[in-house]
Amino acid sequence: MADSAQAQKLVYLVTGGCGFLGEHVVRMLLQQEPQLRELRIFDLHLGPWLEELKTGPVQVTAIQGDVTQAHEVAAAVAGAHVVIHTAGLVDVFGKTSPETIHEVNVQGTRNVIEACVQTGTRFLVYTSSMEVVGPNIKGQPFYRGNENTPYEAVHRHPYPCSKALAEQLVLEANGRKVLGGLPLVTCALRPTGIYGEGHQIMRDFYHQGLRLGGRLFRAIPASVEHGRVYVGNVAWMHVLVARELQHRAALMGGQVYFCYDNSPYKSYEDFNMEFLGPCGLRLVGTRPLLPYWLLLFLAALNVLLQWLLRPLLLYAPLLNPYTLAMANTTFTVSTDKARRHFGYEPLFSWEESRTRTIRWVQAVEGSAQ
Ligand SMILES: NC(=O)c1ccc[n+]([C@@H]2O[C@H](COP(=O)([O-])OP(=O)(O)OC[C@H]3O[C@@H](n4cnc5c(N)ncnc54)[C@H](O)[C@@H]3O)[C@@H](O)[C@H]2O)c1
Ligand SMILES: C[C@@H](CO)CCC[C@@H](C)[C@H]1CC[C@H]2[C@@H]3[C@H](O)C=C4C[C@@H](O)CC[C@]4(C)[C@H]3CC[C@]12C
Repeated sequence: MADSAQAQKLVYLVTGGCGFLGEHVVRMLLQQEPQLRELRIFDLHLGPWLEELKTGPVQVTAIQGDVTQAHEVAAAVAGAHVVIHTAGLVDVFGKTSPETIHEVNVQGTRNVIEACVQTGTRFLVYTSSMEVVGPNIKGQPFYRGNENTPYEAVHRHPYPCSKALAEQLVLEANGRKVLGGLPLVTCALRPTGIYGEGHQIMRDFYHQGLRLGGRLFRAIPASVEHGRVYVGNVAWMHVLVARELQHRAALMGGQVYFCYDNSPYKSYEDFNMEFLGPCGLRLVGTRPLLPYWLLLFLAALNVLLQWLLRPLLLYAPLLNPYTLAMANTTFTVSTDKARRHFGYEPLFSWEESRTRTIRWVQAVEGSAQ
């Protein structure tokens, strides 16, 4: 807990603070971090909602910038006590080139680390991903594993490759001397598939269901478990880890933590139905309606179409061989490392996470009419 001498003294920087997760981290910091004096929000695209935050007791500074530009990052980091680096390019649909994904996710992270070292910022939290571990290209299941569960992490897709490289950079930077001579303390959080208010893919599935007359068609066996975590709990874990890193550097520095809560283990589609069902959609079929080989064929066809159409338009459907492999491979975590190391307990129960997400989907529905 904050000692009174330190109350409202700290400057935090959140990169990617206007993204899906970033916005929740920003709002959670303002609600739950009593030591906060200034909150800097660094993003390529600043959201209009930032304006409403500027009237509170904490100084909110919005910085439009690009993590690939080292000088912009250094200027934003200078004077910050803690950096939460959540900016990244999340693309598993082929919207962006592999080079750009690498540039933003890897070089961007390198710039953040170097900025901390050069300007004397000591605490760095990195938003990594479960994909740093898997599912791997062999489609091997990871069943309720923890941070020490052996798993062959082999990637080919640019997104997981970039997250794995960036995470490694962050962990290797732990202990480096920053300006002033003190050591940098870093750690990485690995969320599974995040859901909740603002989740674009959930919105896409919802609209797809509406277009199909209120139905979605089962493509993945119900037995394939896919790890999911509520965005509010991911944000809460970021706030807590950033706070506790300052007190438990020896224990937490250089560590990775899966981001988890009490969301149930279900298939990707069955899990989505927890929210889309109450909003009027129905999942047709108790088993996949198409055989796997046909789905794989359609996924490959989408890749070909994407390539053929590229000169004319961006064709980036949800289904491609990589997303199919992800959805079709069991990958769930079961761990208490974050609880043991820094006292993490989910802030939102499953019931509350579910209710909040349903309300948000209903609001999306309302705004679409
Ligand atoms: N969404 C998930 O299920 C999930 C799961 C695990 C990990 N993650 C990680 O969480 C982080 C946030 O993901 P998200 O789902 O909120 O994605 P998002 O796309 O909603 O947010 C990313 C933010 O980063 C910003 N950004 C992108 N490129 C930038 C650049 N060059 N300079 C500055 N800002 C830039 C974007 O403008 C955006 O606001 C990412 O690092 C992602 O890898 C996401
Ligand atoms: C075959 C389709 C039939 O309905 C289903 C396709 C679903 C896919 C679009 C999603 C299945 C798994 C998702 C990913 C997963 O939840 C974890 C992720 C990690 C994170 O770092 C970024 C997002 C994502 C890659 C997420 C993206 C969407 C899926 C591939």
